[in-house]
Amino acid sequence: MRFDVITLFPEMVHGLLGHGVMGRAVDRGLIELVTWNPRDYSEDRHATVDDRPYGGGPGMVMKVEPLRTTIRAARAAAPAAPVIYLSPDGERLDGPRVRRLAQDQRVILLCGRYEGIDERLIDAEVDQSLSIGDYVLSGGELPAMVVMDAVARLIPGVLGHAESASQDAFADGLLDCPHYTRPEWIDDRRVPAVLLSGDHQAVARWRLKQALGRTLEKRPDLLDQRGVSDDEQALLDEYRAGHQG
Ligand SMILES: CN(C)c1ccccc1CNc1ccc(C(N)=O)cn1
Repeated sequence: MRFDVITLFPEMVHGLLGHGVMGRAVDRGLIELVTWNPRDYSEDRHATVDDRPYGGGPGMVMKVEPLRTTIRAARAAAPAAPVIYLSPDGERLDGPRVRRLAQDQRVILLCGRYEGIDERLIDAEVDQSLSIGDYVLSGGELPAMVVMDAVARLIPGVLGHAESASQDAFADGLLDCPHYTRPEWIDDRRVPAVLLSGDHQAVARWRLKQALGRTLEKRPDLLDQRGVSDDEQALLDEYRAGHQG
């Protein structure tokens, strides 16, 4: 998977892929990041990328050029890649959209700054807009990094088997089960006995029960969307019986 990111702050985006799971995935060639800085494609001496808004008002708007030249350069390197604009008015990023993006070989992520980009460029060059939530950020770089991290984790091999467990619950449309590690006691709180039993089947059953129960409690909407099997309903009943009051 290759990410081509168009941004005025390349170093910000490279920061994501220099550490941990993502850093190792880049080292292993499982994911690739190429950044394109519109300032490098500006014709004028001052490398102008923004200008005052028609109609007046505060702030600046990103100009069509040099952005369009930058997009075309990135497209030339990745002809089939969709150009995705990170924007507060984009479609909401969710699990299914992340899974769909992970099917692409390449994506071009366009990061806006200032008050945004001239609308004519969006009309002419953007394939889809994505939002990571209903809030405004100073630029599209953080949303782009959120997209890259979420997508990269679904690329085969990126998560060793040790980390892939964290995908199971969410991929299954449920919230995650609780996690514990040493020591066995913290003050008067101990680790649930089943997790010390060595009974892998019982542990798996307990984890699914917890994931189902916690999803019911915290995100019933997810459970409605997903539906539950008869076995899972039985686990839910058990969970509720154990969590009275
Ligand atoms: C500079 N701004 C206000 C702006 C205006 C228009 C487009 C992009 C930007 C960049 N900022 C973003 C981008 C995405 C999100 C999100 N919710 O995904 C939040 N903020």
